[in-house]
Amino acid sequence: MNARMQNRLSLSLYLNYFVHGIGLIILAQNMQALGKLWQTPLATVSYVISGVGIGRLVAYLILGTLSDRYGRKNFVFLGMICYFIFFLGMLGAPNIQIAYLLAIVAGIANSALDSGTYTTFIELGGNEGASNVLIKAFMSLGEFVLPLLVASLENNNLWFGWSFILAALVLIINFFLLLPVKFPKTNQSKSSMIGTLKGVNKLKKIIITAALALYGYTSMALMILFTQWITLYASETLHMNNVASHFLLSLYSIGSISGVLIMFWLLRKNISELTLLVSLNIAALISLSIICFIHVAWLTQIASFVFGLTAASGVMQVGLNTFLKLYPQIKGMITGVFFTFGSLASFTIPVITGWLSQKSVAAALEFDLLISCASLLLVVIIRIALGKQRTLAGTRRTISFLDKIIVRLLIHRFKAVDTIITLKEEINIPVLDSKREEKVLSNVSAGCSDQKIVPRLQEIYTAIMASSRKYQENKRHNNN
Ligand SMILES: O=C(O)C(=O)C[C@]1(C(=O)O)C=C[C@@H](O)C=C1
Repeated sequence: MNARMQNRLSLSLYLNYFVHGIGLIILAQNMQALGKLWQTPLATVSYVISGVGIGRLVAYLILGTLSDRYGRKNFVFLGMICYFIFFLGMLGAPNIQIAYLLAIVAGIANSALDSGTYTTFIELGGNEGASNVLIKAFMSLGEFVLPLLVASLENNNLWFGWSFILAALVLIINFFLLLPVKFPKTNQSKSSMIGTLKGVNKLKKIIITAALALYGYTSMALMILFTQWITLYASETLHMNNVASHFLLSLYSIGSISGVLIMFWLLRKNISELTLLVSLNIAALISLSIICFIHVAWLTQIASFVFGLTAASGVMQVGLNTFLKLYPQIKGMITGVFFTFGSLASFTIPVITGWLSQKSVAAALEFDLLISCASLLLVVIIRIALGKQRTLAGTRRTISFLDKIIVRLLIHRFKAVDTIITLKEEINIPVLDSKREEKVLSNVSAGCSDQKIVPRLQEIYTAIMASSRKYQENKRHNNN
């Protein structure tokens, strides 16, 4: 697949996630208008929203597994068609039952898109990890744009349905853009991936698999719980005013988008994914602790931003990438398993925290600390069980780092040679000093603990000294 086609494919896949970001919150953002349309109270509209969760839960595993057999492209299109039906259908839904069915269709759309897209980015090879993290950025972009659109439609007394129409329109355009584009071969083992997850025995593989599946739950739960309770926590426990309380969520979102971009940049630099996961989970736990235990307004604001920057920076996607590299032959199914656990979180967290909030809102938010600890524990287990993964890119990173140090040391060596040439000129002796060169070579041998590489090091030093002589002779020649 050539680079142009690959870029075109990536762009279309990302565009779908912009629409998906809109789909995630479009019902919640239009609850009042939809309530009027269906002549039902807000609580019933909220009940319709739960249908999306049902759709996801039912569809993920099935669609993921099927996408391994029938190709990713079909499932991306299935996702787009389902979303199209959802957006337009909602505007014409005659009653709450049909609306509920359409919400299930949105859940199916979500599962189909994920099964077809995350897998495709991995199958495109290259910086696959980074691409999957960028999906999160496009979702956040959709979630950022839609509230602005809804508010401006409302302010101008325009029909609320335009935002639904816009999403459907983007899907149609993208459908035709994507139609002629070829997808990479399903479940191929790219050479870059063969070297990725090695040295994992059976028991370790079971432990890592369980930990990664659970991480699908905890990484999702961590974000959902925070976004659900932070505003109430700020007003009830920290006694912030209405605007300041809502602002914490905005800070979290800005943190999230910045976090995704930083993560994308770091992954493209081939930073180890697991080291990143552990560090980000530590930072998320610290910022959450600050919010829970230190009740100072400006610290809470900074901590909310940092929490978005770390917990919502695409760590879930990085977890999935690791999972996919462990099972390169059944990527669709693994995507299904991972997000099924994520969907379970979106179901159970509101129930658990709703119950905890009867005691206090603080108790609900503090439950996120427990989830954060569990998340950290899981990524540490995965990191230890996988061990230090030797990859071509990672090892080259080490070599580049060492080369930087060696070059600096060589600069110092040449500076010392500069002094030597001046001294030699003063007493008028030749550049070449064979005795000294022998001594340097024997020093090299004495200083090297691995006898096998002594001849190689001496070869290098012979070259260094030859070059040092040339340098001195040039200098002498230029001075005269
Ligand atoms: O020690 C010296 O006399 C140098 O000029 C330095 C140096 C070296 O690079 O180590 C270079 C040339 C000589 O033949 C011996 C050693």
